[in-house]
Amino acid sequence: MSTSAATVLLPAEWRDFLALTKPRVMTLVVFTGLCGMLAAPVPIHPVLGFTAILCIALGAGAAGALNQWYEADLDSKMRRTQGRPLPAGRMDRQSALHFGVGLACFSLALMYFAINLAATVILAVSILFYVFVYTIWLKRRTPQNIVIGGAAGAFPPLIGWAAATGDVALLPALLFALIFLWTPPHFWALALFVKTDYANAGVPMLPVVAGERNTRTQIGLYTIPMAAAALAPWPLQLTGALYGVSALVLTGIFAALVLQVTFRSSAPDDTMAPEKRLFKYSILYLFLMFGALVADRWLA
Ligand code: HEM
Ligand SMILES: CC(C)=CCC/C(C)=C/CC/C(C)=C/COP(=O)(O)OP(=O)(O)O
Repeated sequence: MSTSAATVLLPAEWRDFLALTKPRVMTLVVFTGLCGMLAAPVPIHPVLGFTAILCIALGAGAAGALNQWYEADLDSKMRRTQGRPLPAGRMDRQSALHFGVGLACFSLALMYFAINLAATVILAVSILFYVFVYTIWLKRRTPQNIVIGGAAGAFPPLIGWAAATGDVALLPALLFALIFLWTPPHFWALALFVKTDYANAGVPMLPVVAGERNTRTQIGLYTIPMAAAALAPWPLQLTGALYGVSALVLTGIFAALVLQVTFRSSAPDDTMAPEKRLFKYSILYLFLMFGALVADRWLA
């Protein structure tokens, strides 16, 4: 449900619980899980498929809630996050904790009893990774937080694939690598234009700690292996030409936007238009890449 639809349809308290799940970010997480499932060679019964996707959505939502439970103090220091239920004082931390733990347990139990052990284990790893490795351990300590912790968001295609097949394979492993290597350009493009927010909150994001120049270089460097992971499935004969050509075009556009960000220096009053463009396109890019993967599997 979109935020505006939720505003109209849900009572205020429910809306706050929904906000704890970070619904907008999680749409892409769930979409990549769905596409991982639909790209698998083994068809899954629609009811089981729907259940598996529901489990990914609930598990990801639980992880988002536990992230907000832990970092209400940080969220209260950043303009972008001040309006969330905990920093705005509309919900107490205990409720967020109970909601997050309850939802995580429910999603894992449902995945285990309705689907299989492999999908349950990977879902558990991604929730634990986001909460403990990213949020609690790394986020406040190192600018490499999103490189390592970002792996949490790369698991959903593996979960979807494992739900259908009970196993993992090279193609979903490459999809994992694609999201894993996409996360630094995705996030650091944004961090370049919300740098002061992170600095005020004392979060050691790369532009704050290592400077803008270094961040621009890192965005360029991560894009090289990301492109390799994006393009590899076609030559490896894991997908057909529909995916291969789409990946070439979409990744070409990504690389062009990255080049604009990498080889530029901004003045203090800069509008950061290329960085904003790259951030927005990074989201569209993953939607289209995973859409192309499914189209290749089902239409070609
Ligand atoms: C540690 C890794 C990541 C970090 C730190 C990060 C951070 C962010 C931030 C701060 C925003 C902007 C504001 C917001 O809506 O909260 C954002 C937006 C977004 N991110 Fe990421 N992200 C990460 C990984 C991912 C992953 C793995 C996905 C999905 C596969 C994703 C999907 C999105 C989407 C769809 C939006 C747009 C949300 C909207 O329209 O409001 N992100 N990300
Ligand atoms: C299946 C499963 C459990 C998936 C987990 C999905 C996942 C880890 C997504 C990462 C995306 C995300 C919201 C990062 C922002 O974290 P942040 O805390 O830095 O952002 P904030 O500043 O907006 O709170």
